[in-house]
Amino acid sequence: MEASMMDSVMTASREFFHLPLEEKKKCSNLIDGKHFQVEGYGNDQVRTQDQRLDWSDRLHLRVEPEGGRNLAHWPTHPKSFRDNLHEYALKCKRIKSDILRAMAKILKLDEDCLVNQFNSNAPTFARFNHFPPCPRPDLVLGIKPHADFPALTVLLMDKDVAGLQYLRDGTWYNVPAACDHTLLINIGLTMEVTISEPPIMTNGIFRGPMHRVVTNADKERISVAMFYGVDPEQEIGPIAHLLSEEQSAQYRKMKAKDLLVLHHEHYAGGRGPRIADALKI
Ligand SMILES: O=C(O)CCC(=O)C(=O)O
Ligand SMILES: [Fe+2]
Repeated sequence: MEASMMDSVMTASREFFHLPLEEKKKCSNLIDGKHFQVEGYGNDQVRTQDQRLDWSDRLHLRVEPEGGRNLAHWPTHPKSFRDNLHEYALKCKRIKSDILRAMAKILKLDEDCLVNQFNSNAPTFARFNHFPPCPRPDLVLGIKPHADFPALTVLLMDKDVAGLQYLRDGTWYNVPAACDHTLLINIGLTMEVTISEPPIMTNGIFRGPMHRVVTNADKERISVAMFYGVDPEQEIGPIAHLLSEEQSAQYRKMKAKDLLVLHHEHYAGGRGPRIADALKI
């Protein structure tokens, strides 16, 4: 993808988050100021009194299927925002398909086997994250530890400010700022459950990794995640031709939408174990 495209998306995002609150609230994720909905501008859904909230503002938009876009939530300021997001989504979709084909190759599956898991109802969400400077970075996280739920994430990160960290063997590792216009690809839990089979799991390939975002006392940070999910009505579980007598299913089957409910319960509650672990047979 051209660096200029990534810069435009970042600039439009920054301009949006710098708008007065009243303007941003026109895209609010709260109906009548109180009922939370998935799309729109705002913060975490507050589910419990003792829930730990993230130090971030976000704008969450359904981008695909195109017919399912809810333009009421799409900013009209800056003026370039909508066109930019449309163009960016087209480019990311191509990248997503290329990655899925490469993954299928590694798994020795048909080239289009993973691409075909995404039917015309498969949702793509764009999440714009804004992490303002935080006076107590020692106390608050920008996003608490989680593994992305959808199958695949294409992440555009701030060029100047780092903050993303990945957990490996009990240690959090920093991801440097994306000064060279790289996109980061994340495997999500849906993909892990969809494609897992014992050799993959034991080798630790294609797991949805745990990550978090730390806050920064001096600088704001912005990131834009494109989340690729499968049709909520689709039953997900290990792909049949990855299984054999020696390689039995490691996860129980479940509709994507039911898995999402479980995931939200885990994530909002700040519970440690990854939801994929809870699904193990
Ligand atoms: O801000 C980042 O770099 C990561 C954001 C993230 O993990 C997410 O939106 O799920
Ligand atoms: Fe994430």
